[in-house]
Amino acid sequence: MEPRAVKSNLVLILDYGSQYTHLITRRIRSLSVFSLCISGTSSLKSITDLDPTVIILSGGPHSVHAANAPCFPTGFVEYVESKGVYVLGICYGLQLIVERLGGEVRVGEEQEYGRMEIEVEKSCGLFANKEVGARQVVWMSHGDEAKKLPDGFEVVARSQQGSVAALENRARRFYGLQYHPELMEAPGAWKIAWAVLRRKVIKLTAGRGHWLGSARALTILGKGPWAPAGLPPLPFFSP
Ligand SMILES: NC(=O)CC[C@H](N)C(=O)O
Repeated sequence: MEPRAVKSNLVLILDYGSQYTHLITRRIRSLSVFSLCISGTSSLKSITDLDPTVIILSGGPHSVHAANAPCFPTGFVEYVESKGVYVLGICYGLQLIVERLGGEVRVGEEQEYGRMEIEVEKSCGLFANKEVGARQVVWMSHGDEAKKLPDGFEVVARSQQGSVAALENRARRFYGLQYHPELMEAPGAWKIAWAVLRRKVIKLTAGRGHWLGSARALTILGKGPWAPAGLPPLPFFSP
């Protein structure tokens, strides 16, 4: 047990309603990294109090243009940038990043549901270990898509239909995947998608970040609204 390794490596998942959100939490824990899922509309204080290293914005059924589209709180972007927190948006999460940082999301001409091939356009950042032109089958589930990226962002992969499949702004530590890496049906999708967590973000060496039973994990799980009084904390997922 290395409580210090856990302390600086919380992956916080902001939930926007995807049926796969808790699977993201579980996948991260299976990497021996402490992850916690809270509502995507949580206050800034609830987020900053947890002091995450990485924040994952989940997928969700809404369109970012809908009247009540859920979003991260005011001050979120300033907070993550001032603290150097890495942000990874998945599907709706990617669309939130694009829309709220000055890009444009629109209803896609070709909606993408199910298996889809993507092609790497930039061999860096998310896909640092992949050749340009490398292809990968992934799982998509979206109707909207990123049409114009915010300044400083670049497309790093596209789907076979030409839509943005992955984007990043390495300087600002924002990353986005239009597909669902937490669904492992597509061979290899998981591995390449989490490269950012494994190699660049968490930087845990094998076994040293194991969070099970750590003081920080137990304190957080025991005190939050996710652990109702009288009930044991969230079940621990074993790898
Ligand atoms: N899976 C998702 O997160 C979907 C995002 C959005 N609702 C869309 O259809 O594009």
